[in-house]
Amino acid sequence: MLRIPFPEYLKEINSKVKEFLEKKEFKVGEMNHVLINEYKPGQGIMAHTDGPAYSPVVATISTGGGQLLNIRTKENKEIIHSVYLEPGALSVLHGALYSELHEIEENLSDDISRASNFHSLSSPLENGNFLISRQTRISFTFRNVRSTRFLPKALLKTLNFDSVS
Ligand SMILES: O=C(O)CCC(=O)C(=O)O
Ligand SMILES: [Fe+2]
Repeated sequence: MLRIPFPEYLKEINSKVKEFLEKKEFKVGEMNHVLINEYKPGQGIMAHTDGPAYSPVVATISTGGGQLLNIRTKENKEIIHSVYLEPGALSVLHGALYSELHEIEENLSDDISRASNFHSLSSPLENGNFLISRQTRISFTFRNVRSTRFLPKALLKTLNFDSVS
């Protein structure tokens, strides 16, 4: 992977993620890769694992709307855990959560009563029921890529990057 510096706003989010992971004593290198996903209402991501490249930890910040993330077993695809990723939340996949499958269903709303973090959510209930309509969610998933290379300084300058981080 070729390295280009994160823009300032990502550096700021990344340092907060780093601070949290260090406090929780996750054994992970520098989060030097970020994937930004946008989900419109009705969109999701099929059940998958992030594979060995980013093991053992990925950390995701949610912004915009919320979405329910399911963890399914690889063995029989049964849902063993659901967590509502609300705006502002940091979610961390590690251990069994990393190695099993995760998915976001293609729904227009989420039933947050299914969420294991239901009692600690700050999202208000709509009309007193547990279905929360989706709004566009943008997620920032931070990962550690072990093998990276810097671009030559001259090229970074041409591309308008002043420093490498
Ligand atoms: O957007 C999310 O919260 C999950 C994204 C994800 O699982 C992925 O990009 O591999
Ligand atoms: Fe993923």
